[in-house]
Amino acid sequence: MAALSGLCSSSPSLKPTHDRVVIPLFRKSSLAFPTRSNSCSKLSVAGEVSADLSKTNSVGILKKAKQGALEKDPKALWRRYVDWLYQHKELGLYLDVSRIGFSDEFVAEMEPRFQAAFKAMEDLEKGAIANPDEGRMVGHYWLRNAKLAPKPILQVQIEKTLDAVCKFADGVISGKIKPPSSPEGRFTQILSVGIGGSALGPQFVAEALAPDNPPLKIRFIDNTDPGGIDHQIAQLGPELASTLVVVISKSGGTPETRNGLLEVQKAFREAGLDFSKQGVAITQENSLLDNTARIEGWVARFPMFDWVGGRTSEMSAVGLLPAALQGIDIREMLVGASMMDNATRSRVLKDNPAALLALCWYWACDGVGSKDMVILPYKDSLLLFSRYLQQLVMESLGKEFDLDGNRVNQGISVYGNKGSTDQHAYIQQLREGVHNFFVTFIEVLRDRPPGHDWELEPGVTCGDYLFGMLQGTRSALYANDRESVTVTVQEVTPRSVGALVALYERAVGLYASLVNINAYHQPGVEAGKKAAGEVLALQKRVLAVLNEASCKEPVEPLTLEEVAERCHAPEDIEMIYKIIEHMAANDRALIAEGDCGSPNSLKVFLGECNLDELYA
Ligand SMILES: O=P(O)(O)OC[C@H]1O[C@H](O)[C@H](O)[C@@H](O)[C@@H]1O
Repeated sequence: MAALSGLCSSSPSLKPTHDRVVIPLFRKSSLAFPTRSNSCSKLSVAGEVSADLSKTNSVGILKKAKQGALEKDPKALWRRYVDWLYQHKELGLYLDVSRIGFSDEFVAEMEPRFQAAFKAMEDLEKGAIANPDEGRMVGHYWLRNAKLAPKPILQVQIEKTLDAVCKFADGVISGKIKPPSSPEGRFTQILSVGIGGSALGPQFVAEALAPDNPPLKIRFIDNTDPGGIDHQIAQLGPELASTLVVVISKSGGTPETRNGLLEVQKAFREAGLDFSKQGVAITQENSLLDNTARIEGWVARFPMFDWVGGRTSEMSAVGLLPAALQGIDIREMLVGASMMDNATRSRVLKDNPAALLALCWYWACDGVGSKDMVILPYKDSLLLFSRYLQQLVMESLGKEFDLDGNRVNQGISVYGNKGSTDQHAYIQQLREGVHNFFVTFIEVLRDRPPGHDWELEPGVTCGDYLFGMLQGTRSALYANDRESVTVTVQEVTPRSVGALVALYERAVGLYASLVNINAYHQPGVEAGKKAAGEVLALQKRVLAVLNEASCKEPVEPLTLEEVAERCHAPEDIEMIYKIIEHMAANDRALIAEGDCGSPNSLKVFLGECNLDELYA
């Protein structure tokens, strides 16, 4: 006789740079622009593109248009670069789409679709029910310019919340709002509990913008992994007494977040601390979380609005409160986002960076997600941008049906970490292996704050290497017909991060219109949640059946088939096996005879009989 868990486990010199002359990059107005016909000539298939793109799936057309090789002539490529370079002067942001091979004909064919997408976006911003399945408005753009909100009450809610966030963060940082029993006499740590859209934005922004010595350091519990939760709590140690726990959940009922909260509350109890004096909730009014926080009298509650989706909530209290508590200038984030919003409202494709991105995605992915989007920021602090975009893009675009109910199985896969690190990991495959992706390089021009740089070899700094790696990889990929987009910002600042978030939010919205899908719901996520609930319900039945057999005299060990039968779930025998395997690995008083490598040989019973449960 052996516990199943046992059977299953086998195995230079400093050189200040502040006196450099700053040369503005590529001012479009100061350059004479060549015509586009030359630069795209190899791609053009004039006359062959005839179908009505606004009504048909254009993959066939795209295939024809893409038959030509990418432009390789350096002069023509330079003209293409200059011709298509987008610059946002005030933000210091550039978008280079020259290494995506779309033709002028393709752009012309897409124009009506873009005009329709711009119109849909305008309607959305005016308060249309842009998320028809859920009957919801989509209002994340109002968060950075409350005057755009379609109703005065919404404007008031946005402004009030922003003021409340700033006031609360100031109060915490200044020590006016403090924990009851911390030796420091102020909050020193934030423990953010949330998942998906209630974690990814705050995580990305913390990594990108938190100062080296923030007033409060942040940690995240973004899963229902007991090991991960224990690790975060253990790392806090005695500082739990000075930890502000920010529980974030739009719905207020997400199981992983609820579990995280219960685990943290248990840690507080065990440390003799009063959780309510250190807990903050960000959630929709009257959600389970909101009611819990209100009844238990938590330190503060901030609203999440019905018309803001989780994955576009970075500029709501969800993203702003954690950022403000770390000393990040959230008003600057909002300014950056708002400036980008203004730019991406343009109905002129070439002047609209979000539309240009959507155009590139459509071209590169044949409008059906045939290629993956690899995000490569060459800046450590932007490491989490790809993870953030993964949800934004994939949860928004990954849809089974279009708005007319046709099965389309849309989406674009997103992955990536950072350069040049990834050059030593998977760029080999990108350069030479399966050609199933396009790259987005994120370039940050400023390497270090002024006056801190030095040349580690004559004429070359550490940052020059990073720059060289980016440019080299971009060229090497293109030489092998791998397309790329490059987004360039001057520095990673609250303003540029706000702008990047807004750029991608809009690009996703426009692209969704191009492929005629609802970007603002996530029906597929429910299937997994429902199935998880069913597994847990089955586990309870398995336990009841085993308990009954284990209360017999003598104890009656059961085969998996017998357990499944008594659970009235013969079709779930595999899941029952997995449940037993998991419980046995976790000291759940479950004993198995036989070899778990041959499930049919197993006989299972509980180490103790629970009579209370038996007669309950
Ligand atoms: O904020 P919450 O309601 O807890 O939701 C957290 C996340 O849960 C989900 O499963 C959704 O697919 C995400 O879009 C959401 O961001």
